[in-house]
Formats: sequence, structure tokens, C-alpha cells
Amino acid sequence: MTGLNSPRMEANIVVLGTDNVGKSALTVRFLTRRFIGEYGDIESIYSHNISVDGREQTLNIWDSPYSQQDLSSESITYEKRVQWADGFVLVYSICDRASFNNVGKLLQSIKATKDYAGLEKLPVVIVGNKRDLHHRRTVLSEDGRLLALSADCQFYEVSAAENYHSVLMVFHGLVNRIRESRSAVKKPAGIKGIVKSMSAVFARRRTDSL
Ligand SMILES: Nc1nc2c(ncn2[C@@H]2O[C@H](COP(=O)(O)OP(=O)(O)OP(=O)(O)O)[C@@H](O)[C@H]2O)c(=O)[nH]1
Repeated sequence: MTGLNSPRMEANIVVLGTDNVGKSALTVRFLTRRFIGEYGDIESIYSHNISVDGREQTLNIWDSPYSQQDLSSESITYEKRVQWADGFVLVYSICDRASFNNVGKLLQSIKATKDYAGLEKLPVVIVGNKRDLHHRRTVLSEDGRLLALSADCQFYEVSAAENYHSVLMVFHGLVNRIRESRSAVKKPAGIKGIVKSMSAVFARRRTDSL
């Protein structure tokens, strides 16, 4: 049950994608509800409190400009970001095929860097941005949906320029995935606990009957 007394959860989110796809626009839209057009190349970590399904959540969002070194094994900063993150927003522009191809590479590299063994659902959301520029589209919605399906991620097409609500859905969706992944990580311990206590009961019965 969700409730007022549930503790505030904290999650770290990294926004990744090639240059000019709208990572900052998306982040700023989520944080301020505004689209300001130009964002500069500033690396920032923002802290933001939201309520998702009645539960309070603090999100720390790391938005950094794309670097050519990202994805290379020598990029310590990239690896640091990936290790820090509980969840990922992978952004491409629907007008930029190369940015979409990069999302596939990012998925591979995140899976290789983080240990997601046993996780059913990756805490990853794939976002096709600049939906308002559909006349210049080079990536079909279907392409994005298929990529997300193959990696079992969530998928959204949005326009950071024109719509706040869809951007909000991206971050709410990711928070839910992070919660699911955290409870999935706890589950094996729970099952182990049950097995342990059952064996303890049977062991006691065996000694009682001797
Ligand atoms: N038409 C349109 N333009 C957008 C949208 N989102 C961002 N832009 C524009 O795309 C350009 C790049 O946006 P940024 O948010 O700076 O992109 P970025 O991915 O953070 O870029 P880097 O910092 O270079 O990695 C800017 O001129 C934005 O105004 C969108 O949804 N629609």
C-alpha cells in the first residue's frame, strides 16, 4: 500500500545520448516545466523531489554534454556516471539516425558495465525526442519501439519543445522501473529467508522426534 508514512526514496538518474538530441531540454522541461531553447554545454546534477503514485521520491539527475570519448573503454567519467546511476534515460532525436544507433550501443555498454544479472526489467527508458519535427523524421516510431522491446525497456516519443506531460511520463515510468528493479533484487534474499526458516522448522522437528 502506498501512503503518507512511506519513507522518501532516492534514485540517481543519468541522461545519455549524442549531442544535440535534447538531453538538457528534456531535463530542464521535467524540472521547470519550461522549454528555453538553448542550454549550453554545462554538466549538472540536479536534485528534484516528486511524488509518484503517492510516494515521495528524490531524483538526482545527471545531465552531461555528449563527449566523443563516451562508450570508449578509457572514459572514466562515463563509467563513473554509469556506476552512479540507478536508472537511465537514453535519448535520441527522431531526425537523427546516428543518434538512434548510438542508443543501441549505450544499451550494450550499460549492460556490460553494470551487473544486471537476475534483473527482469532494466531500469532504462528509451526516448525519441523532437517529435514535433515529424516532417524531418528519419527514425520510425516502430524502430524505437522494437529496440525497447528487444532490451525490455520502456519507450516514449516526446517533444521537449512542445509537451510537458509526455516528459513527465518518461521520468515517472523510470521511477517505477527503478522501484521494480529494487524489489527484484531483494526477492532472492526473501526466498532464501523462507527456505532457511522452513529448514530450521524441519530440523527442529527431526531433533524433537529423536
Ligand atoms: N524542435 C525541437 N527542438 C528541440 C527539442 N528538444 C531540444 N531541441 C533543440 O535541440 C538543440 C539541442 O538541445 P540540447 O538540450 O542542448 O541537446 P543536448 O542533447 O543536451 O546537447 P549536448 O549538450 O550538445 O550534448 C537545441 O537547439 C534545442 O532547442 C524538441 O523537442 N524539438
